[in-house]
Amino acid sequence: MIESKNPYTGELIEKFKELTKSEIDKALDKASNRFKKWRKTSFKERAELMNKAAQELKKNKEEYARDISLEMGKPITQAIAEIEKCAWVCEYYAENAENHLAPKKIKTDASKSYVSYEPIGVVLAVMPWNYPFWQVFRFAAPALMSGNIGVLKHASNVMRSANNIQKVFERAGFPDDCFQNLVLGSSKIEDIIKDKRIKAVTLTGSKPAGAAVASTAGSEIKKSVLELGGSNALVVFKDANIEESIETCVMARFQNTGQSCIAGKRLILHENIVDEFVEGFVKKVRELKSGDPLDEDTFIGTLAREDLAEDLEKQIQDSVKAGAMIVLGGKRDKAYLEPTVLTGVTSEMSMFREETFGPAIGVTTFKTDQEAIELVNLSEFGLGVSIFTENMDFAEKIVPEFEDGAVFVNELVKSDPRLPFGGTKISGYGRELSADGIREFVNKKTVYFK
Ligand SMILES: O=CCCCC(=O)O
Repeated sequence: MIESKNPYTGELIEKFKELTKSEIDKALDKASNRFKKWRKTSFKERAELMNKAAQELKKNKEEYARDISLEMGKPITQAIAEIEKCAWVCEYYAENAENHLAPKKIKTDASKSYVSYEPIGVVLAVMPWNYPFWQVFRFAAPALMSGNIGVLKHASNVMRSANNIQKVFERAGFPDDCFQNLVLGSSKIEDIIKDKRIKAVTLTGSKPAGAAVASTAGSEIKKSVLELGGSNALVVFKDANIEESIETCVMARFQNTGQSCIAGKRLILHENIVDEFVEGFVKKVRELKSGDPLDEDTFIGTLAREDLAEDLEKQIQDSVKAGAMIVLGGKRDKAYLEPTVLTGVTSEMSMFREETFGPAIGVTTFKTDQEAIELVNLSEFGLGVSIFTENMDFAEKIVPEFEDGAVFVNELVKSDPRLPFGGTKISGYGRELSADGIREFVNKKTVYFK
């Protein structure tokens, strides 16, 4: 049985029976049969249904958000915002998929030559618990709009949300089996990827999970897209607007109780502004209200599981042993960890080197612009970086110096359906969202007429 437990109360929410081998077989059969019909539907038909999915999300956002909060401790207002963002991505692809996948004419010596973008079949999505709806919709909206079929293996601790996602598509009127949640533990993933009915796989999650999925997919010559962890830097140069950058950096680190791949995890400050910045930053973090995820004024919930809070506590303690100082927080109570700020963090410490998945941040200082760039690029992750400066010419000049998949100037790194999203280095490969995202799982067919 797969269990969903409330990390705030410790209570069991629901138990789910894992699919048997023959039930999985039936689900994959249904998915691949559905593909034969779904690929022939028009963009208009798909868009109508996708817009209905958006309406369903908006209409019942409180219902879906409540289950997210119960299952993984996300504060309810942030869970509602997550559902609204899912509606946005559905509307975005309903409106833009046809254009993104329109055949592209290319002038050659042929009488006519072009690239057509065609669906490939059933795509498996292996998804994490931190944004239980958003991570899935980010995949599902473009997948279904391109004519593909989706099957989901969600994280075990958010199985009710996983079932709810299937319900959204059913309530919107999508044909049966266009999108199915497979109630499964991780041990079954390998066989499913190898199954002939699965044509490709996308994973959002950790490096070990990504490596396992990608190597299985690779061994079967199936495409994969990986969106893995991050250790985004927040770099504040000495000419930055301090007040505004503090606001943004607090949100970058502490929203979703810090459990985001794109959260700002390393605060890298110019030595001239460090005292003023840290004082203002700590003051703002102290004001963040911790509490019951279902209370509307809660901003910091619990972590999704107690072991995750333990892991983060250990990273903090290891860094303290290595010479860092806790200037705020640091204490843990079961799955709750106080919002924590450490200073004196150096590039050898866990708080800098490793991904930290929760409400804690370390401050590192720099003297020169070159040193700041080097500190950012020292990370083996490469999802994104935020830089804070009032000098836009300088910002433009240093953008190419960063190795990450995204550079945001005076803004936190965030996903937007209109912009590609993805990383470099051990943060993964491939892109989600935008035209790039919908073109990941299509056959880019070259057509040539002599
Ligand atoms: O762990 C990744 C979270 C991504 C959140 C987003 O897309 O905004």
